[in-house]
Amino acid sequence: MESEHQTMEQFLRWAAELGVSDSIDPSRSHDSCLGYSLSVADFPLAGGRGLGAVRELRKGELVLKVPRSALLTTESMVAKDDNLRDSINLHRSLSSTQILSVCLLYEMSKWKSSFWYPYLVHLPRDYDLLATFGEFEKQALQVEDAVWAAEKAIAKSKSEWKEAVTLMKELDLKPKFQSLHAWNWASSTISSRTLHIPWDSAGCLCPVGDLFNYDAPGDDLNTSEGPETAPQAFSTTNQECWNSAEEAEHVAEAQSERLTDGGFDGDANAYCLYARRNYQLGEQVLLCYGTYTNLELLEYYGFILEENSNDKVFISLETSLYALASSWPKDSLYIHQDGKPSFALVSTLRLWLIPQSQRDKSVMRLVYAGSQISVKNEILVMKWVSEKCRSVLRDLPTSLLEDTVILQDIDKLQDPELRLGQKGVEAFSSEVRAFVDENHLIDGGFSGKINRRMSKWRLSVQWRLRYKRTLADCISYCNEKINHLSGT
Ligand SMILES: C[S@@+](CC[C@H](N)C(=O)[O-])C[C@H]1O[C@@H](n2cnc3c(N)ncnc32)[C@H](O)[C@@H]1O
Repeated sequence: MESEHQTMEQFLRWAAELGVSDSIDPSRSHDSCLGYSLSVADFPLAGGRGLGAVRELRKGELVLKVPRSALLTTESMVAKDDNLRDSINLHRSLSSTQILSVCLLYEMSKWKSSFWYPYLVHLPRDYDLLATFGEFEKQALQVEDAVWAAEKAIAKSKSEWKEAVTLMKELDLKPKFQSLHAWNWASSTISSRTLHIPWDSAGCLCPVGDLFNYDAPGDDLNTSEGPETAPQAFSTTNQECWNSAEEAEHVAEAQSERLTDGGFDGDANAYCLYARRNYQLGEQVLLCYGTYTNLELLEYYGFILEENSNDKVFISLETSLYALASSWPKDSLYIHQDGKPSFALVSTLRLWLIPQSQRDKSVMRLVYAGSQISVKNEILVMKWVSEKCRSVLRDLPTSLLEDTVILQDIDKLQDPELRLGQKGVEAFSSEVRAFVDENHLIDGGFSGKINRRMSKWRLSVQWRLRYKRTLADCISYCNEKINHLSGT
């Protein structure tokens, strides 16, 4: 059997033959498409397999070019297969993402005889996106909004699969490629790996280009000197979370200014990816897929970031408060990951906590300018937020501390060196014992399936722990503010 290393070399050679290159010098070796700017490496703490810099890279420098002919799109797959094209033409009511999923499964079913085989062989076998969560992992998210997001993602995948089954049958795919499990794999591949292209909203799979791991957009990008026209690369957008068209437009504008990593270049007829900052030799070169909260990262990509400046914690607010907040969209009322309540949340609360009779013109002016109305009002705001966070934390089934211990227990469970008896199962918390029981871990071994469930469960606990930390940090922030204000 060929090793991962051998097939990776073959893949990079195949990509070079198709014109993929990390160099602008066309005379470079055709043995590999990498080696001049980038190489494939493992980054266990930031995404696993990724691309590292093999020399110093300057911000804005072209680091990878993938010609259109190397991209896996519905168009390029049907162009190589009349049967696929004819069948798809009969099912144009399916969305472009459903069609791309079917094409991908069709190529997978061809396996070694697929033109894309050298690429397909390196696609992950499993994903941790919300749509792939089972009941246990879903409930482990604890927070109502997150559980609901998981339910929605699971239901969406299932209904899209049902709609596409007839086409898969007509294509005579083997039963294992027609299954919901295979569908979840294909749609997770598309959600987490496609890049945006102008001619197909499903995006494209970009050999080698999809090996870049994610970096959240940071402040450094506001002063970007990168190429002017390069748009956001990865195609899943979080636009649906912006509830007004105006705001979505504003966000899109801000993003296109900030995200300069790459895009499809019509003149070059290729996907061009650029360094978003300077990189030292050996550093991982990262790409920004967009601005995502941790819940969105989990939904679309199957991971979370411990430090994510785009993360937001939403807390349920009184209806009368939402009504008052008409000047600010509902989704602007949140707590930043560092614990600071958002500008809109503080402004709305300032107004809400002042008696209606006192809401005159001068007060309104202060509120819209984002200024404090009075020390008394500001203290009330901070007390209200702090108490709200406390009550949310109180109502969740486990505390921050308990979650920290659960994570340690999951690490113990996952440690292949420790046998289950040595792991002290009796001392585990009820949630860990429930997992052990449900998966019959006492009697049986650890199958791949159980390990995959465990990694999803771990992500749920990590997500809710990060959520609780934000609430706890918000309480500290409010208390500090109250102390400061009380001293003035
Ligand atoms: C486009 S792929 C990147 C390459 C991928 N690591 C691979 O081995 O094929 C995106 C996936 O990589 C992983 N990933 C990317 N950035 C990450 C990060 N900063 N932390 C953890 N996982 C990350 C997630 O599984 C995500 O769905």
